[in-house]
Amino acid sequence: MSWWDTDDADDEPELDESSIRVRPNRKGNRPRTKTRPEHNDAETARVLAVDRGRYTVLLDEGTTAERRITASRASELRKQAVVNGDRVRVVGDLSGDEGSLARIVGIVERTTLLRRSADDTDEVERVIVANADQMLVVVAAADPEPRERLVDRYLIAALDAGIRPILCITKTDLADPADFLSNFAGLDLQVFTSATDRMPLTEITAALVGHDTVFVGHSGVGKSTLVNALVPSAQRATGHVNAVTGRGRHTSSSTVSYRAEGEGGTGWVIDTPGVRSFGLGHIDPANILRAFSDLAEVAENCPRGCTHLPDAPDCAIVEAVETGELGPTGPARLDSLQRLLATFMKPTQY
Ligand SMILES: Nc1nc2c(ncn2[C@@H]2O[C@H](COP(=O)(O)OP(=O)(O)OP(=O)(O)O)[C@@H](O)[C@H]2O)c(=O)[nH]1
Ligand SMILES: [Zn+2]
Repeated sequence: MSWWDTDDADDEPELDESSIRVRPNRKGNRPRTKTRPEHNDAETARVLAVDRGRYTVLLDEGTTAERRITASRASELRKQAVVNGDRVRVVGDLSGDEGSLARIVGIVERTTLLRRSADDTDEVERVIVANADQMLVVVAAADPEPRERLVDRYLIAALDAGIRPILCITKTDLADPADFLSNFAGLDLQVFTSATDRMPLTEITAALVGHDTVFVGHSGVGKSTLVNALVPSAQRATGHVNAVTGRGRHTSSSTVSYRAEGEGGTGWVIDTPGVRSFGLGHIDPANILRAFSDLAEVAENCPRGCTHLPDAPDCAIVEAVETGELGPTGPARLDSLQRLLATFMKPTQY
């Protein structure tokens, strides 16, 4: 359990992914495909949903032969987790006919892997979603109150995984998000604002087209409402609040992929109920700096082991901001970087 997340602990067992545990991969995010030669005839499919050992996968995506089939996982994959967004190699009955069952024999090399550890010091991590290239962080302007450190943690997890973060502030009919948003002014972050009767669906859909976007957010922020508006067929359950505790409850407990249709094409929405906490045990702070390419360049002149935090001696970034070398947005950029680094390095202070 995470140190800051005690009130959410009761929801943890509902996570479909909770049974999936993999060892940290020292070589980075890219496990290799392990398709055996005898599976030359295997076809590649996209994993849309995972439910107790049964995988819904999409074959021949985007063609007239496109179909959803059910598959199990071959024992040769051993403990390797197959997660939503994975591209897998499937063999066997690929007809998709009623009662048919195909077999997953390999996982195609992943481009990104969104992981979390159970808490900040835990070496064991959970794989959440594979191959997402964007993360839409959904946060409410009020009810529940937005917490910038929570958003920081989402951003860190995204940047570490090489996933582009996007922010959507919901419930702007209840509060003005300007103050909250000022925390992120120095980030190169696309921001949408949404209210019940003013949801920017065309704009968000345009950002989704051509991408695999994982949606994350704390319970009750209106994420399901947003997913349903973007993908009417999704029918995510909404608005369930536990009468006893008064807290939001997860009504749908597993990660599911939906196709959003826009003018210029389609995009995948990967909705993740329950992914509200990212323990950051596996994060490499160098990846956070790398996401600020302008600052990363300057940091090459930092002393070895520089933390780039306000108390770091002779930090080249701090100096460059002071001399104005990084331009008018320099201070905000540095502030954002330092916030993320501090959230990562000194989590117990928040
Ligand atoms: N005022 C206001 N309420 C909203 C807005 N969007 C959603 N809500 C309400 O907020 C509540 C929670 O919305 P959900 O979509 O269920 O939230 P969620 O983030 O999916 O929460 P879980 O299903 O618990 O994960 C519901 O009662 C919605 O009607 C909004 O823009 N403004
Ligand atoms: Zn530095």
